[in-house]
Amino acid sequence: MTDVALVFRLGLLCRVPASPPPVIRVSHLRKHFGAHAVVQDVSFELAVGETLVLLGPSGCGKTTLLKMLNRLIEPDGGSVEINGRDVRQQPAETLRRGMGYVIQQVGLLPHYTVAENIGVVPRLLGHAPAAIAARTEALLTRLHLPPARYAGQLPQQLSGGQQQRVGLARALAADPPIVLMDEPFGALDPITRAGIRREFRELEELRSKTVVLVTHDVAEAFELADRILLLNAGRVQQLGTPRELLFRPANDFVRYFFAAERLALQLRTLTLDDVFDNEFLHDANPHTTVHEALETLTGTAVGTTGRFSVAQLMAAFGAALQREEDAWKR
Ligand SMILES: Nc1ncnc2c1ncn2[C@@H]1O[C@H](COP(=O)(O)OP(=O)(O)OP(=O)(O)O)[C@@H](O)[C@H]1O
Repeated sequence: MTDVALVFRLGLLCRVPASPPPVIRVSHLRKHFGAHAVVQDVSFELAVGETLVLLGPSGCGKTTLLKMLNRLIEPDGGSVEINGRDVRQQPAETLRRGMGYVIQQVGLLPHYTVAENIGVVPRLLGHAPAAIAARTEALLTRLHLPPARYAGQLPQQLSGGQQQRVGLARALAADPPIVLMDEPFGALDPITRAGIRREFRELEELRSKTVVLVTHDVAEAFELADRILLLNAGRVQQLGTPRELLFRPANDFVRYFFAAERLALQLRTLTLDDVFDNEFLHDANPHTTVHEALETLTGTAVGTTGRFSVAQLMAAFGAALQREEDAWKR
């Protein structure tokens, strides 16, 4: 073997496996409407299967940023790459068919049945009718809309929550690897909203997908996000996990943004694993949040907790908060 071949072979053997390239890479994205800088120098990368929530006050540029991912709005500067390819390299329609898109207004076609609405994109993509029917049935079943009852109904025959589920089924119908969602639960009452959010979290289908979701609801962001991108006036204030934003705020804006709901968010963010030593946990799931454990202990939810009382849980929670604060000051 020549020296060159040997070096090449050794190189192959020793190569450290590269981390997978990001599914979405946004670099220095900018958008102005007239003199108004709506999105300013925004960059982030998303790995496969991640859920990123775009959060921030009304008018901070969330929807504009989301729409630049699927070219509903063209940026003034910067770039968006999907799987390493600049989105400008393909026709906008082709790009959009490859991404699910869910909006608050749902946007179902009023004269199409539920099944016809769900089949719109797969039909455009030329999927076989039998495959579309099977997929529609499976999605309706998974979203708790029995197909025998709902497939043939028109959107106006459904409640708001049911329409929102059909909107989600439509976005997922062609099995896109990326799903964009703009205030998908925004039009619903709080109880329906919480229920659909839970279903959303538990939907196996979405676990493998890369999701970008816009909301101005802090609790929703904390419930659904792997990471949150918090914007103000078009600029990124912080990009991180819910826990990082809560316990390691990058600036005063981040701190104040969560101030009103801090305790509720802390209860929903810290888990039993964070607050207790193992001997307390027994058969309890260590990933249960303090909030969920409290609900179980006070009888408002069914579940298993370890051998601890409300008082012990709250004392341990207080101590865990203190530890977080001390760690931050260091
Ligand atoms: N087509 C447009 N022409 C001019 N200004 C626009 C246009 N679209 C959005 N804007 C402005 O850009 C700013 C950001 O709007 P955007 O909808 O992105 O904000 P948002 O954070 O999604 O707000 P909200 O939470 O209220 O939906 C707003 O001031 C809005 O008025």
